[in-house]
Amino acid sequence: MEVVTSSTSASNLAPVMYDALILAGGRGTRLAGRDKGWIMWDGLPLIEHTLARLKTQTLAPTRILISANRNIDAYQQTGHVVVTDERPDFMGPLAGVEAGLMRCKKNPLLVVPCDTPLLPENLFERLSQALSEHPDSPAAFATTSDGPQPLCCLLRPSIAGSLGKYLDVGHGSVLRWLEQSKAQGVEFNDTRAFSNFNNLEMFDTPRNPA
Ligand SMILES: Nc1nc2c(ncn2[C@@H]2O[C@H](COP(=O)(O)OP(=O)(O)OP(=O)(O)O)[C@@H](O)[C@H]2O)c(=O)[nH]1
Repeated sequence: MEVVTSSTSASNLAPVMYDALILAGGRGTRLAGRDKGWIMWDGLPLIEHTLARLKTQTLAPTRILISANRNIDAYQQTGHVVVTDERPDFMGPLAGVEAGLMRCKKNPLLVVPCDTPLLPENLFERLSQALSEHPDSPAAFATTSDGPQPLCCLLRPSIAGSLGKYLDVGHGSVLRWLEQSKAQGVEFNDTRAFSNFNNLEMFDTPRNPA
């Protein structure tokens, strides 16, 4: 079942159609091979935190897709479309992005990982603004003082062809692909909003540290 959420939640912002893709298809090697989306933090599995951050964007997505390669039934129970990788053997996040882009040929696609449960609520708004200011650019991605956050990016559907070619020759670096595509970096000043829950210690951190 596809769930369509409101295309805007802020009355002073014009409605914008876009889709969102949550990447939850990794091996989770640093977490003993567990499916990261279902690890609990602050009372909810990570996938539910990420869904909530998307639904409370200043402009909410029209449709949310989940990229997963395990526990497909459980992800479908969230009420969102689940997309599996077309390429075998966990080729990396870009394989999930490729599969998502195949399902999103019309609207821009906001990509986020499932392990950043504190994402900023103006993520889409800021990335979208950058794309409006750079009509020739096919993508925009977040950066912070900690460095680039290439898995938090907004892609125009036209970028799909270049991604297929990039993966066909065995490349995997998300940042290199975005840079060679002339994507725009957009600076966010809240580094904690991009905290990456990819090791066990992170799951011990409180939502509101003292
Ligand atoms: N669809 C898909 N998503 C992936 C794949 N590999 C990683 N991801 C996702 O990309 C994001 C960043 O992944 P990483 O932390 O680099 O990899 P991981 O598999 O989650 O964890 P590690 O194995 O510990 O590196 C996460 O949201 C992953 O779920 C893949 O092969 N396919």
